[in-house]
Amino acid sequence: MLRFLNKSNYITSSLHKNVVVTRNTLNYCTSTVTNKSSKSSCLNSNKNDNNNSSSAESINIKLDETKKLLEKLRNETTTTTSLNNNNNSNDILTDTFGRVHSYLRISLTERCNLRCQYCMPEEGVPLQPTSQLLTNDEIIRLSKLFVSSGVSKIRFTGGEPLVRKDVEPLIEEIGKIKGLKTIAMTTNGILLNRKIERLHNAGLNLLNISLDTLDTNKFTIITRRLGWERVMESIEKALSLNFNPVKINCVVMRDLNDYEICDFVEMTRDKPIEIRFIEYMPFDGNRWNDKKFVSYKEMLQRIINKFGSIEKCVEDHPNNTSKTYQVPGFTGKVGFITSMSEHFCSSCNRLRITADGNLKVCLFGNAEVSLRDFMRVGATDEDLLKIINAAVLKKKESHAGMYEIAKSQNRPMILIVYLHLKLWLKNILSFINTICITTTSNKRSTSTSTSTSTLFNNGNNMNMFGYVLATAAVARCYSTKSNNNNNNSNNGNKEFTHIDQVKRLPTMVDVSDKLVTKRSATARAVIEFPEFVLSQLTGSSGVGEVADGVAAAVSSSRDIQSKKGPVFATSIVAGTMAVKNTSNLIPFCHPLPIENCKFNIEIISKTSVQVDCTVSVTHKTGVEMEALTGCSVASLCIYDMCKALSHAIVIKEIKLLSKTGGKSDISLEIPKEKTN
Ligand SMILES: Nc1nc2c(ncn2[C@@H]2O[C@H](COP(=O)(O)OP(=O)(O)OP(=O)(O)O)[C@@H](O)[C@H]2O)c(=O)[nH]1
Ligand SMILES: C[S@@+](CC[C@H](N)C(=O)[O-])C[C@H]1O[C@@H](n2cnc3c(N)ncnc32)[C@H](O)[C@@H]1O
Ligand code: SF4
Ligand code: SF4
Repeated sequence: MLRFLNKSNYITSSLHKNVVVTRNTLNYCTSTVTNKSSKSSCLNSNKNDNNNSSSAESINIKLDETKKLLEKLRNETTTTTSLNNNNNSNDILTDTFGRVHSYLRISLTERCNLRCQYCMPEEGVPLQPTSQLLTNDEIIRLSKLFVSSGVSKIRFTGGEPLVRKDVEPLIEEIGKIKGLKTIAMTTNGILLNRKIERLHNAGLNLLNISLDTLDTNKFTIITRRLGWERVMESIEKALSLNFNPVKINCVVMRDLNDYEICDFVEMTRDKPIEIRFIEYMPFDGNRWNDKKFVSYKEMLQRIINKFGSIEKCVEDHPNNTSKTYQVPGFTGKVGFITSMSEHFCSSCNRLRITADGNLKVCLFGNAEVSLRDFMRVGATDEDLLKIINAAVLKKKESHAGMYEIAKSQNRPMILIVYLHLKLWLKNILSFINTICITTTSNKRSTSTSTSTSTLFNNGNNMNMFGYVLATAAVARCYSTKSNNNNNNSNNGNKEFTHIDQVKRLPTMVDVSDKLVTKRSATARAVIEFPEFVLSQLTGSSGVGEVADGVAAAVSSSRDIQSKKGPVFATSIVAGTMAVKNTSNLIPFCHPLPIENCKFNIEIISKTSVQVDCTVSVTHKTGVEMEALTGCSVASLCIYDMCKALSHAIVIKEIKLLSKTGGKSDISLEIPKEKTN
């Protein structure tokens, strides 16, 4: 789902050569979307207007206005377009520059199951209610209409077209349209493997699969989701079904995947794959900047450097977005989509329909007309053709000035630690209860491991938090000495200090007779990262810089930044909140007036971060649970801040390092020196 910057001033103004444009009804219907509050009923609907009660009302008003426009349109005897003089139905899709539009792209949905950095913000985009999207019947009707006007190729795209539930029956109907030669789809490949056979049988005969990296971990960074293996399986499946070529779209971004260009080209050695390198384009929110941009000329040079030579294919169709090449002797091809450095507007043959039914005559233009609204107020095919023709006649000659497009905005997410803690607390209390009761049988290891594996299998953050704190809660059940039991819990004693020995029910340890002393405890967690994640977070970009970047971070102990903000600083806030909340989280912890709480978070190697938490209090009971809880939550927060880059981040260990001020002091481990 491309959300390119809508800047009206970057489209070159062009004189319409054959048509005198006056402001009549048709012209009004297809006018440029410059003001969302415009009264025009056929203009693009406000995408954010999707879930309030007034939206139904505003949709009705829009439809009423569309109805009036339609009546007005029908009453007008002459229009400014040449449609009435056209005997040839193909002319309906011919613009004022003589470009014949035979290629229609239809977006099937605004939804997507990936969040590619260059395309979508991490949180997704505001979605319209399904009722505002085109139904299958409407898509089929429009497809037939466009095919009868000269369209011979329809490409389905999105969002991710395959997340649309009724995509297979739709393609089956589209496959029956006479005169439609090519049914194409652009997909991210995640769901393709299981749908491809039915789609193929329905007549889908051209497939473009997007894949920006051959590295599974990098895939997670770029798309912010898992799934690289599934895409690869889909590519194999498409090849086995003899899609020829299978086109692979790869958006090239400097320092992210540009060093993989030659690996992609290598895939074309024996397979009928056409790898198409796309110049990275700006859109609102994708952090485009010209430093990330790699021109097709540079890509070409890199390929020549590696493979010796590459030849231009002669059969390039003028309407192609792609300039096609081939390494001599290789089966597949290499294409370059040069939207940025060399636009291909002079031979443009494409129109597009958005998922909510707006006709867009140019990818970069902001003029849209809602065919959906006209259909929904009873427009006939003839009415629709008039409207489509008027829109086509308003198409500009080209887009231009891409380099002038403003840099994107980057709005980091606001982190509300307190809210998180409240949610976590609600979720965890019942689980902790279960764990503590389960462990009252003397089979501690069996029962806890069963429960924790269930949690991990669930695999969400909430449960991970549950796991960490539940583990801490189990530690609590075994750690503090019972009032009526002088055995040290480290010596294999099987009596549980938090279980009433007579009634066998959970109970708090009575500390009323204990002496107030100054106590402190230090706990530690170690978090293991995939190497590329830390290198990315420390700002070292190229592979060769990994060690340097991390070394710099180690030596300066500086914070690291993720998309959500400063990772360590945020985690310290989270950990401190957790320390203060320990007695609310761990059932038998006494509330304590914490006097000090310090965190030390450091990158200790290319792949690991160490979190130390020291807590002090002057009271009757110790603060080891507070220190452990602080470490746990700070670690979880680090995971949360970085998980967009990888889900392979592991909170490796959480343990007590030292404890002072009680009956006996414990020092389990002397903190290690930093290592590289
Ligand atoms: N300038 C411009 N670029 C486009 C347009 N349509 C697609 N592209 C670019 O082409 C890339 C690949 O698009 P695809 O969905 O694979 O479609 P395609 O290139 O038309 O595919 P083929 O039909 O195989 O030529 C997109 O990511 C855009 O960068 C368009 O109308 N205008
Ligand atoms: C928007 S996607 C929709 C179809 C499908 N979800 C997919 O990813 O293939 C269509 C194509 O646009 C490309 N694209 C998205 N954002 C882009 C950008 N900023 N610059 C260049 N191409 C982009 C994607 O790589 C993909 O090949
Ligand atoms: S797969 Fe990626 S490029 Fe395609 S719509 Fe989703 S986020 Fe955009
Ligand atoms: S930018 Fe507009 S005119 Fe140029 S090729 Fe794309 S759709 Fe056609």
